[in-house]
Formats: sequence, C-alpha cells, structure tokens
Amino acid sequence: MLVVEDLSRRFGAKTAVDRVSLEVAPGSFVGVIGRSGAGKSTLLRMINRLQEPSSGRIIADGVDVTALKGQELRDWRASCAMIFQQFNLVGRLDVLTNVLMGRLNRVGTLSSVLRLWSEQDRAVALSALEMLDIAPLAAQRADSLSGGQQQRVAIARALVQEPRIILADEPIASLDPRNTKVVMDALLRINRHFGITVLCNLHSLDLARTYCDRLVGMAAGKVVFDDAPAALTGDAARDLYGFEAGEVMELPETSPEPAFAASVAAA
Ligand SMILES: Nc1ncnc2c1ncn2[C@@H]1O[C@H](COP(=O)(O)OP(=O)(O)OP(=O)(O)O)[C@@H](O)[C@H]1O
Repeated sequence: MLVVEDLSRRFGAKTAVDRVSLEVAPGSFVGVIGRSGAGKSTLLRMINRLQEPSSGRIIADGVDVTALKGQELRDWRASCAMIFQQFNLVGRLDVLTNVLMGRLNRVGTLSSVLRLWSEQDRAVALSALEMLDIAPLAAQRADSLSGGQQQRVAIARALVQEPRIILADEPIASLDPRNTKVVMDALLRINRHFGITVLCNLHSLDLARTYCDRLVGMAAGKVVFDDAPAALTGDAARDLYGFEAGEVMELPETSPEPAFAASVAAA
C-alpha cells in the first residue's frame, strides 16, 4: 500500500500541492486529472522523490519514503519508475541499450560505466521489448523511432527496473491518437499482467475514464475528486475543469459507460 499523508509542496508563495492525502492499493490503475497547474506533476515527482515535499509523508508498505537517503533512496526510485511526456531516451543509443539503462541500479558501478551487461540482463530487456511488441526494433537507434515506439521503449526501460509502481506523467501528451491507444494499452497490460500499480497523470478525461479504475481530481493543489470513473459525471467534470470541461471530454448527458479497464477485469 502506498500512503500519501498530508503532503504539501510550496514554491515561494505558491502552494503547488496542498495537504494531499491518498491511499493507493497495490495493483490499481489510478488516473490523476485536473487543469494545467493543478499540481499533478509535482505530486508524482514527490512520490518518486525527484521533488522534495515541504511537509507531509509518503509511506510505502510501512516504510517512510520521505526519510530515505543514499542507497535506500536509490532503491526506492528504482522501485517507482517514472515515465515522462518526452520519453527521456538517449537518442544516439540503440533501443536495447536504452532499455538496459533501467537495470543500472542492479549492476555494479564498474559494469555500468563499461556497459557490461550480463546475458540475464539482456534477456530481461529483450523480454520487456517483446511484451511491448517492439523486439524487432532492438538494434535501431532510439531517435529513429516514432513517438509511440519511443514511449514503449521508455515503458520497457521502466519495466526492467522491476518496479512496484509506475508513475507516468502525461505519457501520451505528445502522441497522435493511434499511438496514444498503443501506449495506454501497453500501460494497462503491464498493470494487469504484473500487478504493477500505475499512477498516471492525464489531461484527457475520456482516456482517464477509459483506462483507469480510480480517478483522483486535483484543483489548485488539493484533491477535489476521488472516486471510480463512473462517478465522474458531467457536473463533476465541470466542477473540476470549469469552462475547459468541454475541451477535455465529451460531456455526457447521463452517466458514462463503465470503464474499459473494469470491463477487461471482469472479462
Ligand atoms: N520548480 C517550480 N518552481 C516554481 N513553481 C513551480 C515549480 N514546479 C511547479 N510549479 C508551480 O506549481 C504549480 C503546479 O505545477 P504542476 O506542474 O505540478 O501542475 P500540473 O497539474 O502537473 O500541470 P500540467 O498539467 O501543466 O503539467 C503550477 O502553478 C506551477 O507553475
């Protein structure tokens, strides 16, 4: 269980995240939604400790993550892998090497400097690429791939870290609709297959309702909605997004269809 307790982050006079408390069950697929500037990225970055909280705590399976230092902090970062909008691959390196970078915390310093990967590490990386249907691209330079392919490489790199949690910060924001579906399907597949908890910042409410089994809505740093996607009625979306609501979702006249994720789980 991941527990966020009364977590805040201030930047000068601005409170980006304001006393957020959440409990995230293992294996869930949680969408974090809200207007630009609501505090979604700052929340995810604090969970990974890329950003230090101003106050509050993050507890993972009873361990106070906010107090971790040194190797324990590095281990925590490896166990909650981040996926970014801009993929963050090394463009001049091939796909397999980019994926192997996710194993860096598991090999010795010398091996990592010399990039001496074991056969086992290569096998793990290749199987992650197979899981994401991009194994034939293993030898290609990362910068020769499409955006959707690059994001799948980034997900494979996250997967070989053997994380408990994946924190995806607007992972599809720079992708076209076809690649958006491929990448969201890939995240859902690894969530269901490995039971990895996914926290995913999403701008599109329609995508959030389609893929997530819980939605956390943020406004001005606070959690203002926390419920199943089916509870996100047009009125709730209007409360969350105000006049922008029509831009981020098809506003339903009645209750929305059950989430795709729920129907997959029930099948
Ligand atoms: N490093 C920083 N320095 C100063 N202010 C910051 C910093 N990071 C974030 N903020 C501010 O904190 C608030 C929340 O930002 P954050 O990026 O978490 O929002 P968001 O919901 O992820 O937005 P978006 O959807 O646009 O990414 C914003 O007002 C932002 O300008």
